[in-house]
Amino acid sequence: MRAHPAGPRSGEMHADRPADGAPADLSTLHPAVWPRNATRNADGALTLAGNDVRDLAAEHGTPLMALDEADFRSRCRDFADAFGRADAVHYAGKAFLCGEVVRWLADEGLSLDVCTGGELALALRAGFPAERIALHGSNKSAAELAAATQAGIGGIVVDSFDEIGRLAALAEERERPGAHRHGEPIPVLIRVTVGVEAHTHEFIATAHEDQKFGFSLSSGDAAEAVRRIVACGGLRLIGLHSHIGSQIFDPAGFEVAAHRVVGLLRRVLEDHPELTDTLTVLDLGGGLGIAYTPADDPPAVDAMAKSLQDIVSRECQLAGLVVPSVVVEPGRAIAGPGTVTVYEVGTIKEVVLDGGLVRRYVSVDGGMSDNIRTALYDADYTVTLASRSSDAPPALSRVVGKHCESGDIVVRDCYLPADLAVGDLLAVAATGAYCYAMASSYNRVPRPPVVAVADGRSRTVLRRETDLDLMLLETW
Ligand SMILES: Cc1ncc(COP(=O)(O)O)c(C=O)c1O
Ligand SMILES: N[C@@H](CCCC[NH3+])C(=O)O
Repeated sequence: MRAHPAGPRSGEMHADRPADGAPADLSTLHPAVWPRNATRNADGALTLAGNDVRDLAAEHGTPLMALDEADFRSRCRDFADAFGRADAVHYAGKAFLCGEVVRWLADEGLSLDVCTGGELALALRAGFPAERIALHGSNKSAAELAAATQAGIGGIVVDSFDEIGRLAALAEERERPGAHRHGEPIPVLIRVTVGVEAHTHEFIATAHEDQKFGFSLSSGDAAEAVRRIVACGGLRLIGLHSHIGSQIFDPAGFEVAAHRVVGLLRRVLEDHPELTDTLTVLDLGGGLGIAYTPADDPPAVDAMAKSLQDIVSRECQLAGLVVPSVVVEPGRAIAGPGTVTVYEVGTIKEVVLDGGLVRRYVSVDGGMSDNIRTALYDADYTVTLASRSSDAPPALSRVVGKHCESGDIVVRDCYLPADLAVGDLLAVAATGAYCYAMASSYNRVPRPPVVAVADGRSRTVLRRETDLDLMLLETW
């Protein structure tokens, strides 16, 4: 994910000799990278929604993930305003989900995209309205489909012919007299692979042909999926869906995707004019990128929304179609920027490399178990000394975790003050999306707590995992 490398790639220089590219002031909090309510106080300590990180660390321990509630909610509103309707915005729960966040989303009037039975179960348990939930997934089990259809969710985004078969069987069961939701058709969308090469990391691009998601447009599979769904009386085709990938900055990929999906919509409505009143949703997926470092410059939500809506209107006008309702599924752009991970420095080691060069390894009390993204995608993050100010010169450093793995890197190359010491707190920005959600207990390191911060108060919304939690599955 190093589309925008920040500074030199490796620390191959003396740790105490600042290199070109070191920021002039290490304490600056770039507003695009840090939560909307992050500042420094008179001591130079980082405060998050009015909470000094030293107090957060004292109360909740480290590592901890501080989630700025107002930041999260304000990004929900940005999307709702930009798209003109909150329920057209389906928050992608895979980015980060817990009961509290589900309630915030419900409050804000957003819809919710879940991609497994587990995410669905949490959303329903937390009281999210079923009709505002859509279920994704490339291999939904019969049990997941049954749970979703019984709950009466708003839509199932179909991903394979096997799944159409499973849904047809569920629809047939509904035909039986006395069946739950007797006679109600199951609302479905079709996930279309539009053949766009999104400019992002290979593992998170999802619309090129050679991958597992969706029905290929070019091979005719998407059109065949339409035929099979229409032929099954118990399924109602309500929309077409495309998701081209994640952490995308360039709207051009969405433009091509929208063009191709509208083309399919036109062909489907020509062949099946009876769908005109029901096939009304065009879901363009998620993928809007965020700033992990000051070098990242993602488009603003309102600009992206306008360009998506203009594209769809133009394409529909050209195709002579009524403009469908445009739905989007942002995950990272809502959850990502508002969370900061706070670690305590445990060891600092200077390693002499070939040629006498030195690399400074700063080891923290978490690592790849709470943030796998650096190891998995070569992701870049911004880190700062959070517990105090420092006038020391910048030293090129590498922040690493405590796991038994040399790839356990949190921030590969960064500048930290040369007087950084054991016991200092470091804060890593923009860890709200796909960090906790992809966390593990590797090496039996318990997952950190997630602490909601707002108006000078903090509240645990997910408690820290304990050694005992990690033993609960034992049968001894
Ligand atoms: C179908 C679908 N929708 C939405 C998202 C959310 O993407 P992002 O978090 O990049 O907005 C994803 C993840 O890439 C996805 O697979
Ligand atoms: N997990 C990825 C995003 C993939 C989203 C799911 N399709 C990330 O951390 O960037």
